[in-house]
Amino acid sequence: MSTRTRTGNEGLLGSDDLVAVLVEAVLWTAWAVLRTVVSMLCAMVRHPLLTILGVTLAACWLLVGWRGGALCIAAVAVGLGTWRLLHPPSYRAHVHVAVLTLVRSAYYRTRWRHIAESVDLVVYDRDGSRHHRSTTRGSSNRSVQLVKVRATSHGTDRLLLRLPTGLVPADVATRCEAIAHATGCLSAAVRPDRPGRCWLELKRRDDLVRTVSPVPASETVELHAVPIGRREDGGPWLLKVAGTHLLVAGATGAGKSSVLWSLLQGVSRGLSSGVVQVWAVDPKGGMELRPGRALFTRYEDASPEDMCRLLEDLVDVKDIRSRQLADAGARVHQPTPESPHVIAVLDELATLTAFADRAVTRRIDTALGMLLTQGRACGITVVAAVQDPGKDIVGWRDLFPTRVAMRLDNPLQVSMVLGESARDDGARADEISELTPGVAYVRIDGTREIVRARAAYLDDRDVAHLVDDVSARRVDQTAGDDSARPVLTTADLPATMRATREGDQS
Ligand SMILES: Nc1ncnc2c1ncn2[C@@H]1O[C@H](COP(=O)(O)OP(=O)(O)OP(=O)(O)O)[C@@H](O)[C@H]1O
Repeated sequence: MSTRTRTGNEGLLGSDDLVAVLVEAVLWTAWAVLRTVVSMLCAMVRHPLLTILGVTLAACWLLVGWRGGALCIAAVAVGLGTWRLLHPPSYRAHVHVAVLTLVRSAYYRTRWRHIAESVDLVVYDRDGSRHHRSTTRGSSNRSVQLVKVRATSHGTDRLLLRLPTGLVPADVATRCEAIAHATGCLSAAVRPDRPGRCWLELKRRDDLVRTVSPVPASETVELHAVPIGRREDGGPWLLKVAGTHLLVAGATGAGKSSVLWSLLQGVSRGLSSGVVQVWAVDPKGGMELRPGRALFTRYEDASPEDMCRLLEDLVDVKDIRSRQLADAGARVHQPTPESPHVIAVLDELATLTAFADRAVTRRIDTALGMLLTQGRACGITVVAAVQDPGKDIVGWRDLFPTRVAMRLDNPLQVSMVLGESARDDGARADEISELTPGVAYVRIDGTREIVRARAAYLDDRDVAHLVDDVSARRVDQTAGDDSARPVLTTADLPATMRATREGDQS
């Protein structure tokens, strides 16, 4: 008679019945073989290139012997070397990443279970004991499991994790720092996937430590996606300009001006054709924007009164446009040289009202409020830089749909700029190094996803070149085509309106 009793979790292997033990052993072996075959087939489908290479090599070896194999290896090496020389991007995307994925996959798969347990990504029993594969086979789904590993060419490994009941992506996010240390990575962040799963992104290398060169101006200006730098994932940082207002927040020296100059570079063809105009205000006395004065249709950096007038003139443009849109039954402004898209650049928003007297401050508040609440549909975008996103601009902050968080002083400021959960979603703008000006966190348009990016840097020579280029193209175009000249200039339209407004006020 058996001296042992079986529990539900022990399975047949815990039994004293020899036949049952043998049956279960055979079943488990068959199951393991099946799983191995299926995962090999999946790997072959996922990496067709490596599969073809492997099969060709094996065939040569079998058919021609070791000389055939060696010849095949040499041919493959020469082929890959040539590919790498002739077209590095496609080589990186198809070969380098595939090999990296295989290597990293093996590394993470052997270490993941230990890491998950060490950083406590485990669901506990009510009595406090852990559930995971090593305690009982029946509860194997209670620790966070590694589903898939993807290496990338930009130094980030992506791990798809399956969460056991009781854990949510936020739990993994709280362990990110520990996971980064355990895997020897610079940092880790969690990205959403479908319910029950999440992506863990482990950064092994930071491509944004190097300064990003100015993005060459493209012939057509796409105001919904102006390239201004490079994203951490290697893609271009595209900024939406039409139909939004942009707030760029960053401590002094964070590189806010590189976002502004890169934006100007990105719309430069629009500036020369007259489809885009920039009205600029530099409350810091012209220190930042004056070198680009020739780019701007309107520019003020002297007195608060002048800057206020510029904003009020823009409100007048808005009023005219909204009447025109209403008459035409249209809801959104379409930029043309006759009615260009206007970008109002305000460097250091808080300083704008800091030195103005009460009456002017009130007028600035009113004008800015009108532009921010009604300007978007009329083809007006306000782009404002600010050092402190705190109380000085609290009334305006929420009126900027697009916000960029550069290096900030504390986590509270990160929440002020990108929203409550932004820091948990990976926006660690308060941890950006002073050695990497231009680095920023920004939300991907229309999603909750946050990306890290670096604005391109235009030095004084680049700025001078930009100004010369736009001026030269403007001259060429106005010489050849009168309709290309911007119609909405300082000289005519706003002056008459100012007179009307002053009459109204008196
Ligand atoms: N994108 C960038 N890449 C590399 N270096 C940059 C970048 N942006 C700025 N820098 C460097 O950092 C310095 C400070 O940048 P910048 O003047 O743009 O900061 P800021 O945020 O505008 O500061 P402030 O609010 O004090 O004007 C620049 O002089 C430049 O040398």
